[in-house]
Amino acid sequence: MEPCPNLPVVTGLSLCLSRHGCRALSTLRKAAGLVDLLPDLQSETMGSACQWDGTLSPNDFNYSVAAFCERWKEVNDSLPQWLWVPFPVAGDSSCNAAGYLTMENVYHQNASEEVSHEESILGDEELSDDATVVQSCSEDDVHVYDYHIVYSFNFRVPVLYFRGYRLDGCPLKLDDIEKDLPAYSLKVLGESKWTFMTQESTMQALKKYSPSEISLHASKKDCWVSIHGKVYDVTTFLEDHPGGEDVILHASAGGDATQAFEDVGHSSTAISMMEGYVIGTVEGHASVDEPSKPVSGPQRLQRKLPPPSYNFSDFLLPLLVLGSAFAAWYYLNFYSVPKA
Ligand code: HEM
Repeated sequence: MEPCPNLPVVTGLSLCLSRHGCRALSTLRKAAGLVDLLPDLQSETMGSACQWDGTLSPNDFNYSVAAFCERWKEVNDSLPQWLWVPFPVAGDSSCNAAGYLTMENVYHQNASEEVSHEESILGDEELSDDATVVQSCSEDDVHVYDYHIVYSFNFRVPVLYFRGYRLDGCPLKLDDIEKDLPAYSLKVLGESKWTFMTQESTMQALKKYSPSEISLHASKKDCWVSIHGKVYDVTTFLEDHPGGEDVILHASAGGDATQAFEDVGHSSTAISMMEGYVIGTVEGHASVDEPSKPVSGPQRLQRKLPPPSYNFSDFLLPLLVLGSAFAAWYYLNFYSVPKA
């Protein structure tokens, strides 16, 4: 099927994303500078006489992709560009029929104007290294997005996958992502939960695991922990865990790891990182609550200190000072002879 001639292909792509949902985030629109443009194009398309059911054939997709990239360049060539990555096709290197679009490292700075390039963060200054980025604005304020548009053969629509994370690699929470969305997308988000499915919003759909099942995964090669009613598969994280793998293995073998996790007083970075390892919830757990407020700096260290234990040496110095003071007072009052 040839694409409908009246249909701006770029809009087709966008409509498919928002109508059929799957995993879509229209931050894309903002990043593309299409925020104002798309609603107009959509109504134009909706009003068209063309009977279009909103799906695309694989050929339409390829055709649309090329037009979409062209349009993107026209709208704002200072933004990062989409790249077409062909899937390797066995025996036919010339065939580019299948592939996906990718655009990575789209920067978004919180509480101020959006930036979409490393250079944008620094204005016209030259970017020297990552440290410069951190110095220029608070590390936590910079969100990075990677986007991939893939054709879904099941639903016959393009699907936008995205990944949002901080400069240190920690995944963003849905709340953080929502703050980055333009008003138009927020409205869509409020109207249809299926338009935007994220790892976090699909939590309810996650599998429930019984405590006995969780306890079967307590080895170095397969390690799950349950914390605050959520189940985390931390097998791949064990080696990288700053507190060492043994503590997690121990906590995993001991059943619910909530108390052990809380006792350490993990930072907000650690808590954000956890989201990347969620695989389900604990069956029968009353509610999935959030980890306690992260602690930082001296407070965190304080929690780690062992409970105070006192011995004689702890009192030696005060006793010596007290004894010397008493000796001086006694000498002055009873032994010292007044000068003539
Ligand atoms: C998904 C689960 C976990 C993640 C993502 C995680 C992550 C981290 C991170 C990033 C740190 C570095 C300090 C910080 O930023 O807070 C840390 C330290 C630590 N974690 Fe975990 N952790 C997890 C589970 C656990 C569990 C179950 C225990 C059990 C006792 C534990 C014990 C520790 C200890 C002892 C430290 C060292 C604290 C220090 O020396 O500063 N962690 N963890």
